[in-house]
Amino acid sequence: MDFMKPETVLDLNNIRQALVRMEDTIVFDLIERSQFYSSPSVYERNKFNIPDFDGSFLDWALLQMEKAHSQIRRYEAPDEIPFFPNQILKPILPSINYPKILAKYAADINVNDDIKKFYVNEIVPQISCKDGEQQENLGSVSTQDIECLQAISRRIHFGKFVAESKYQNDKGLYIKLIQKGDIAGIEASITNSAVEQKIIERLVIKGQSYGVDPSLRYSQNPQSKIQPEIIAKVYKDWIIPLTKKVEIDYLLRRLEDEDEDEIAKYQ
Ligand SMILES: O=C(O)C(=O)C[C@]1(C(=O)O)C=C[C@@H](O)C=C1
Repeated sequence: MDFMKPETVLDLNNIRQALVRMEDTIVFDLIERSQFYSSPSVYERNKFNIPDFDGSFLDWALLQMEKAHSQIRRYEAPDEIPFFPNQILKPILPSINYPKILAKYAADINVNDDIKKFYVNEIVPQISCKDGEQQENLGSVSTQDIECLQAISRRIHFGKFVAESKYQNDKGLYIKLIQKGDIAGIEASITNSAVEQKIIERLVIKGQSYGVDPSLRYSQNPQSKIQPEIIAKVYKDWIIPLTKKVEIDYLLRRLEDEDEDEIAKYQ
């Protein structure tokens, strides 16, 4: 995907291919996290004494990472959304002049708080190898959590490109639905159950394949590192629904960045 070429970014086939590729990153990241204990102290607010900071150890580690990554220009890219948008820093590298692909308010569509909540409350307890603390691994847990959160966030916020592509392909339909504020209608129009079903099936296969040693025959393999059904469930219950929420939130505001003449064409 080349963000300097808007026409490639808004091709729905290319977007779906990018989403399929992101599955690999997410599956591997979850497998990496699954080797550690649940480690609740990483998520407990003010568990550690961090000067001038109110939050969990993970919040603090993520903020430090985002401050560093913002300086290397991470959040200028249209597919990267920070968890702490008000605290990131200016890039040290010179700015990139990306062509306009998304609507001007796109950066305001940010569901990272929801992502962090479901990750900590739902995903971590299900994928950790054991409940409890492992004092020597708290740092490793938090760095792996950051990898997981960033990969999941990028995937979910890719919904903006999906939404823009769908809008461009059927402006007449979307302008009508948006003007009526018809959220159910927008949701129905962006939903493709066959694509969703395929994703879930593929994730079970990826979980089965990536979680084992490929050099051993199936019967010789110890138990898979992570239950493939858990990965599929994470997608079904959280990742896909939140991607749709991003699509809907983005579309509901889409006429803020549309020409009046263009809107008039479809009345
Ligand atoms: O591929 C699409 O059309 C999307 O809108 C993305 C996505 C997804 O999250 O993967 C979300 C909603 C659709 O029902 C199918 C898939």
